[in-house]
Amino acid sequence: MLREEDLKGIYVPVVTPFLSDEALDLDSYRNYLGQLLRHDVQGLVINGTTGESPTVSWNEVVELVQAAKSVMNARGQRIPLIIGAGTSHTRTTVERIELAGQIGVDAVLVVTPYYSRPSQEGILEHFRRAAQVGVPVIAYEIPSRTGIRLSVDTVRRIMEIPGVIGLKDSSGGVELLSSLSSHDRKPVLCGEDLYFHDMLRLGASGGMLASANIRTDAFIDVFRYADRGDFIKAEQLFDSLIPIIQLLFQESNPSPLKWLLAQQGIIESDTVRLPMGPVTKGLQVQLAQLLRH
Ligand SMILES: O=C(O)C1=N[C@H](C(=O)O)C[C@H](O)C1
Repeated sequence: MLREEDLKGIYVPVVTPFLSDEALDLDSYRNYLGQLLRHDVQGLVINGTTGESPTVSWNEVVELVQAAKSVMNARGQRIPLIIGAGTSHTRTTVERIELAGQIGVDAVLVVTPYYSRPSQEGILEHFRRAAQVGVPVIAYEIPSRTGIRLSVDTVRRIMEIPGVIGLKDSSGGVELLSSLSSHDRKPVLCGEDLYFHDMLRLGASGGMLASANIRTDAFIDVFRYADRGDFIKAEQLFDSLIPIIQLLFQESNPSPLKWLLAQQGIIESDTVRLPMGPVTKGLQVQLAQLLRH
């Protein structure tokens, strides 16, 4: 089980590879994870936004976790596995976390309940129930996708819940982290790739970054420089990653990322499940240029 002090470094949210008929492609998944595990990543996030959680069934999540464990066993390696378990229904979320505990994951990522626009009190109760299950919870704030923004006070109160070990902050800037940093708080992982360096400077303990699927070692080095207090080197290296991040998020994540992984032969197909769609031809040209460099 993950502890607060483990929320450090680079956690990579992984894609869920599909064949062209949208079926789960576990062969590609094993190959892809094998390549990622060559890097010194702190952990993997399965069924996050990048894993297309809205279209992946819970049975498929179980298959993905089992496949990840078998890849790690074959390599004699064990790093933490976090799975996205949040939904907009508290009881379903609790059931998923119970199952997550049974299949032996290390923590769950619980997104702010989306769509129904609950009150801040309702959201707090959602996180209390999620944390009561006993599997460590990382709260995930991403208003651009959930349609609801947590107040700073609600975030503080969520972080105080026993069993909530930290926050993934994809709130769209540094304001939330700045408001929290003067207080004694649990670890915050940056989940907003373009702000990675700024958030490290403000005390983020690492990142959960889709773009760390590409140039993984460079993202790890940005973290390491910052961790040593060398923010100048961290910034120089991070600046070289900005064009990649911008391209990866020019259209909805994870379509550009899957296209790049497929072009490199790491996964067989760039298929995303509808209503997500493939990247436009214009972006393909730019991504291809990036690959050439
Ligand atoms: O899958 C994730 O977790 C992430 N999702 C965010 C998004 O797609 O909006 C971005 C972040 O890099 C990680």
